[in-house]
Amino acid sequence: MSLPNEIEIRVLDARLNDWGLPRYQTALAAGLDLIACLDAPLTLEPQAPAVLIPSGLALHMNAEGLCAMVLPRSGLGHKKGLVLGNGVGLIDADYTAQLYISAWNRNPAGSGSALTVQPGERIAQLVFVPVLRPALRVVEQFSAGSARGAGGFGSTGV
Ligand SMILES: O=c1ccn([C@H]2C[C@H](O)[C@@H](COP(=O)(O)OP(=O)(O)OP(=O)(O)O)O2)c(=O)[nH]1
Repeated sequence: MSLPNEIEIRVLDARLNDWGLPRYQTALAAGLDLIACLDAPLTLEPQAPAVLIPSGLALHMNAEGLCAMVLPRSGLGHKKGLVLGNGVGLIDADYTAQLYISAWNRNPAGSGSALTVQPGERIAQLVFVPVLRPALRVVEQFSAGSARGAGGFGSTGV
């Protein structure tokens, strides 16, 4: 199956029509910004448990070999400390329910760096990514070929 160049989305929260549907911000931007569909400002205390924020959107990739990833926005993550509670969000091609953003304030506990997310704020980004889904074949020994064997976690130096 070839990868689609168009994907169906459903707007589950009509406020997105005013706040702005996800769009590529520049000609070559890879990510589509996701908006916090909140009813009121949400304050995240440093290191407090992550909060699931509705995106107001559902999408249906409906294609083998495709997924989407929810990533932090660089500026928010680096400068303010607003990142994702799940590191990266993986959206499966057959998932059609509302997409959620796990928002987490990574600032040190006790730093006083509480973050407030405003309704309609762009808090994360969505990137479509092609994926391979090879079958797994169980073997006793790996077949000959270039093999690294042991060595990892900084074995070549850090
Ligand atoms: O940041 C995220 C991550 C996931 N999802 C949705 C889409 C995804 O397809 C589904 C399941 O995600 P995943 O497979 O990563 O979660 P899981 O914890 O393994 O749950 P499941 O058993 O439902 O697969 O949840 C989101 O809305 N936002």
